[in-house]
Amino acid sequence: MGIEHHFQEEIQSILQKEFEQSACFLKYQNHHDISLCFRLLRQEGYHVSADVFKRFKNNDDGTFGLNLSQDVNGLIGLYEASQLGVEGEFILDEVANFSGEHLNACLANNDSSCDEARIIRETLKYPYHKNLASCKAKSFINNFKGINGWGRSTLQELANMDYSITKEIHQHELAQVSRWWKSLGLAEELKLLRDQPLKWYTWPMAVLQDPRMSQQRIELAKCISLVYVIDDIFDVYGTIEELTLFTQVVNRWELSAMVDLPEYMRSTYKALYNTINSIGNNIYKIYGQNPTQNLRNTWANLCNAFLKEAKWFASGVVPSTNEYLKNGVVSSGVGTILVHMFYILGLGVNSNIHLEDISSMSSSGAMILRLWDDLGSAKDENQEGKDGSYIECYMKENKDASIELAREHVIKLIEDEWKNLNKEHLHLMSPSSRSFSKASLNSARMVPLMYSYDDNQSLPILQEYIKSMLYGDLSM
Ligand SMILES: CC(C)=CCC/C(C)=C/CC/C(C)=C/COP(=O)(O)OP(=O)(O)O
Repeated sequence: MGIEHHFQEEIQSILQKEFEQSACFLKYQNHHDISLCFRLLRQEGYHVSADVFKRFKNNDDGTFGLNLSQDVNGLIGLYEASQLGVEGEFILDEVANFSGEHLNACLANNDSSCDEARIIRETLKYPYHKNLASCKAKSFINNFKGINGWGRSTLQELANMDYSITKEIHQHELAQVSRWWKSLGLAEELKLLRDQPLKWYTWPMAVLQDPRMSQQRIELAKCISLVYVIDDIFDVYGTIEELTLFTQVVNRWELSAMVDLPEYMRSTYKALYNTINSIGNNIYKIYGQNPTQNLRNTWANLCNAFLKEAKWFASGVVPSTNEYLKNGVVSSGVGTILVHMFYILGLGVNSNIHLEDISSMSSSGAMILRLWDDLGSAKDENQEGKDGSYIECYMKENKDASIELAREHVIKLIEDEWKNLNKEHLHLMSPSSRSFSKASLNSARMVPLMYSYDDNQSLPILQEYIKSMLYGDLSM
């Protein structure tokens, strides 16, 4: 419901107690409650064993019971819980297949407009763990019947009030980001650049959900804007010679090096240099350590990866899938942004978590974005025959593969990366790394909103999300 920041201590203390008693989930009697407890504990980073689901299997033939297939609530709980699996937890794969199949069967037998069918469809399409809490709030309230003396209307009133306050905070932040963007003057100077501060700001708005993190959201939005702008310089503007120069200058990180650049690149470089140095200085003021060296390294890596892609594209080279993905993870920009987020959230200073500790989480998040992006561009590519993508590399490497097979393969890769994110989430749950880990999961949850283009090349789900977060209301 988007109000958990008011109840952090209560949530932690309840979950800690549940965790201590969770060995066999003995106090819970039904599938739904056991699954819910499992999901909530794992979501908050408590490593409870998935073996609890083995008890739902028949002893004689090892299948899940038939009576379970009639229990829609239980199936929904199981399906939701199965989303938190990590690699090698075959029991959770079985739970996902079983519950998914039976929920689909219920849909086929149900009147498609009834409440139950709507809830099943929503669960299958948007399970909790892989979606933003802020996207699920409306439907949660709608389906909520009250619990432990909390009526629906009491909670809804609280959620509405909180939502109105948060909406104003977000509007205010967006205004600041837009002012900063305008003050750079890049959109006037480079007419082909994407001019989308609202879209750029939506990333940190979705990822850092605690309303108190205004400054952090604004700084992250600036970094994200710069990834988009530099991506456009590489995709739309530069020749390979110019892009090589730009990459060298970013690697050098000296303002004086700007004179070596073509005129049209100078303002972008200056904006990058000033913005990132200023973020580094702010972090120094707050936490006593200046991470600018590590921040600039990530921009150098990003430009190196953009340049490699530009050279492949310019020379018609289609790299191997491995080579493409290794580079594509960096060129997704996710690693760059997560390093900034790491320091902006105060990690790496007075905490026992280091930059290397987030590399696996960061690379899975990056892979998810890269692959989703390429699922979309594969469609364009088929229409227009341009733009490199993983799909193209895969089809070259696997001569008999159809585009459908390639897309299925990409969807499987994305599922595997989610399992790795889940694993890393369980590793990164010290109190100091909790906000980082949760924000990283949110960034993976945000990706489908950012890349679900319709036939008109618009992003209807993203538009809906922006409308509801910044301009809408929570009421039904
Ligand atoms: C909090 C967090 C981790 C946020 C991630 C923000 C981020 C790095 C977004 C992607 C930026 C990017 C590479 C855009 C490329 O343009 P495009 O997406 O249009 O792709 P294209 O150039 O392949 O068309």
